[in-house]
Amino acid sequence: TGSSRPQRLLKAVQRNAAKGDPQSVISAIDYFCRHSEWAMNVGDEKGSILDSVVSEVSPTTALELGTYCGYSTVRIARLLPPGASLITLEFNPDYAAVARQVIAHSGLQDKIHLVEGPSGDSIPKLKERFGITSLDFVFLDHWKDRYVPDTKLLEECGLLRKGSVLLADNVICPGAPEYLDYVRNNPRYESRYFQSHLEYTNVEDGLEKSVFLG
Ligand SMILES: O=C(NCCc1nnc(-c2ccc3[nH]cnc3c2)[nH]1)c1cc(-c2ccc(F)cc2)cc(O)c1O
Ligand SMILES: [Mg+2]
Repeated sequence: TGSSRPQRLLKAVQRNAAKGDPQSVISAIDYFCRHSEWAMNVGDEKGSILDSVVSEVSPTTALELGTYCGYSTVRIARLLPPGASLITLEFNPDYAAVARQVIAHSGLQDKIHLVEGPSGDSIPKLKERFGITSLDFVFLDHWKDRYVPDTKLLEECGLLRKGSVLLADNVICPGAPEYLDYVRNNPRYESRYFQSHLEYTNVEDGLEKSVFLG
């Protein structure tokens, strides 16, 4: 059997990116996805919006739902302040195996905790496992039908505090209509839509930023 797309993406990183240089890892993945094979990373256009929100929040504790190959994991971790950390949840063991190597190549592994398993199982264990009281920033980029149940779970587990920022990818394509409905019609959230495009295409997509009001 041949290699998978994530494995070919990893090879492109190992060949073209400088070890210990997160920006070159990001550029190598974007180049691969534009010129070789499309892959479902947040990409450079939406990635710039992600960067600006992460920089604005400057989170001490951040959570990512859906690691995939680790592209947005590296994008977020490279902007974290000293001593801050990013927890990223991945369900698919093949994706997780590739992501660990992409993260290692970037040199940011000390800032990142990759947890394998279903988000519904991992979220309730985050407090005890990582000694956190609340999350400053959450990036939702996993299965789109998990956005609402996992947001409710974060609330129920007391992981959100006044001012916690949620940023959700793909709210237009593939789409997360129930999530948009949930955060836009909920008095406990202040939401804003950032229009952009589906990674590496000119198809409309965007990010929804929602601040939890407590
Ligand atoms: O499905 C996506 N992303 C999700 C992958 C994932 N990777 N990991 C998970 C996971 C699922 C449960 C989990 N529970 C705990 N961790 C989990 C992780 N899900 C996705 C799809 C597209 C896309 C657009 C247009 C197309 F024509 C085809 C595809 C674009 C994107 O930006 C995406 O993010
Ligand atoms: Mg996405």
